[in-house]
Amino acid sequence: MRILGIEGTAWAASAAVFETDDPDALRSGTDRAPDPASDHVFIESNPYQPDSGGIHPREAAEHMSNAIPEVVETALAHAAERHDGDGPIVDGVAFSQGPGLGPCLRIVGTAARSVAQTLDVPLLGTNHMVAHLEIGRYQSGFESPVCLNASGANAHLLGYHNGRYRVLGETMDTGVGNSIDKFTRHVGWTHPGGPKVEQAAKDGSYIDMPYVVKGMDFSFSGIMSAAKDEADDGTPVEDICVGLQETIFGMLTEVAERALSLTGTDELVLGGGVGQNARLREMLAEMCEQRGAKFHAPEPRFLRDNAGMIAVLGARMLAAGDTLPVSESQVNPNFRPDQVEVTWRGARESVARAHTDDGAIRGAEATVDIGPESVVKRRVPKTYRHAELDERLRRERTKAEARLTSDARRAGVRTPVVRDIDPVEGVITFEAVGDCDLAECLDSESVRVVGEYLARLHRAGIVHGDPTTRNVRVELDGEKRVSLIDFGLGYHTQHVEDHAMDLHVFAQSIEGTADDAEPLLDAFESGYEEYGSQEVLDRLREVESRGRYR
Ligand SMILES: C[C@@H](O)[C@H](NC(=O)OP(=O)(O)OC[C@H]1O[C@@H](n2cnc3c(N)ncnc32)[C@H](O)[C@@H]1O)C(=O)O
Ligand SMILES: Nc1ncnc2c1ncn2[C@@H]1O[C@H](COP(=O)(O)OP(=O)(O)OP(=O)(O)O)[C@@H](O)[C@H]1O
Ligand SMILES: [Fe+2]
Repeated sequence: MRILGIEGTAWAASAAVFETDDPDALRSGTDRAPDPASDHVFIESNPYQPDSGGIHPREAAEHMSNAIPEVVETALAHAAERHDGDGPIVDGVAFSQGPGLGPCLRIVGTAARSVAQTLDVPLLGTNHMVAHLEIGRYQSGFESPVCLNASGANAHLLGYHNGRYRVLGETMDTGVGNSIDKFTRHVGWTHPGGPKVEQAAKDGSYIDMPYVVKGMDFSFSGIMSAAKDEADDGTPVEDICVGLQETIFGMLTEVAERALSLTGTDELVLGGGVGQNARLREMLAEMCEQRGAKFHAPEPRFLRDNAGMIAVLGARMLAAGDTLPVSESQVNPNFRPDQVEVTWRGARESVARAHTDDGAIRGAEATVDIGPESVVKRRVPKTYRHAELDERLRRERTKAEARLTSDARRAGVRTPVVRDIDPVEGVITFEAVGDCDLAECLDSESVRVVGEYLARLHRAGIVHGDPTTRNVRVELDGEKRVSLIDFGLGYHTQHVEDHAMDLHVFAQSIEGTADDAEPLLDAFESGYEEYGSQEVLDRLREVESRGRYR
């Protein structure tokens, strides 16, 4: 099978040819795995480089209209050379249907339709973010990894479950690359800023910056204003670059570890242009090594936007018979990865694995020793993080956890009694509660109680900060009493947005791991409704509907 791929969502006009002798190995349900060593990928790209400022959609579209025909012609010439004379020179034409800039996407869509019609071969409409993920899965041979997509316009964690790639966590504002690029524009550097920050950071020293993680979601707006303020105040730009990299990549590595911990998988792949950054790769590799997980980062030409990944995903789709009628081939600038019906993977495959615990548990943040009466939670140093940042986070979170666990009980929420705390070492001793994590014994009644508990917390002005199905303990006998644990990311606030985020984090953890999420989400919201405010539930709807592609 030979596929032509076309990419042009924003800056890279790119065309590629992917060729494999064993197309069936690209879809699940056969006994074979793809063999990248014997497959063939050819990529021809022409990047758009703005003279000043960031990417201008109109200029980018002009670039695409000139460059796309050229790169497609080069790729087709390459396909023709490899062709042995029978049938069309490619078996299908794959293109990025979205997300991306509308004017650019339309040019790519038109080019793809025209080549497919001329050659009389099927059209394959790919989601660009799923392509960023699938290229790492294809190369690594991992079965069902968590994927961290760190690109310009996006930043999210994806995991396959119930037939779709679920968003386990994502940026609450801008994409990671775009955030960095905004800072570099502020200090007068040309686009793209990411590689310049990486270079400058080699000569700087660490400075503290705002660190914002909520469950597996995260935000860059605070850190970006802080970085600009530092620059305006005359802090050496090299130092700001170190602070930015350590903080932003520390956040991404932490949420990736949380996703591994929540799902129970031991496979992580990286995707997206920011993935070319050596410091980010180093942190992710170190985190994975320390928790015994496997890590794969594709080489740079497959990380930044490229048509190779589009062609590989197109081949998977063609192998599964997932072709696109021309009448349905309009582009979609807001195409989210969780909207894709994944036809090339089995319905029963999942990122979620059964946890095997034997007394000592390794959470995302801490190691936990479970005794019959008490539980000792140690926030061990994370060596992937800068030592100063690591110490600050461990100290702050240990204190917050001990305080909020007690505050929550006063608000009418069942939590373990705190027996002892050592903020310097980051150790808390708790009463042992529950027989299993909610993740292992999900039922509507327990989930309803979680809704009620979050409502009680919010009324008391407390946000849990990380309410996932692993941070709820359930007693199996008798009344099935439910307790909330792990308040380390919690804080006091009356802001509706923060309360809604709490609900969003919990809902995401259900969607990412439950077999039948709908009834559970209904029970959760009805539990919240009883004691909570309608305004927060309305805001939750708004949070869920927000596009992230700004
Ligand atoms: C929708 C699509 O158009 C978009 N594509 C995109 O953002 O291009 P991508 O190639 O994945 O990423 C580009 C970003 O990657 C950053 N970047 C490139 N090299 C970098 C480096 N060494 N360190 C940090 N950032 C880097 C650039 O600054 C830029 O913001 C996306 O995937 O979100
Ligand atoms: N008081 C407790 N009683 C019983 N089990 C507990 C208690 N505290 C923690 N555990 C167990 O240890 C696991 C990890 O604890 P915790 O969530 O506090 O650590 P963590 O490192 O912050 O984890 P993560 O960040 O992945 O949620 C819990 O999922 C639970 O199974
Ligand atoms: Fe991209």
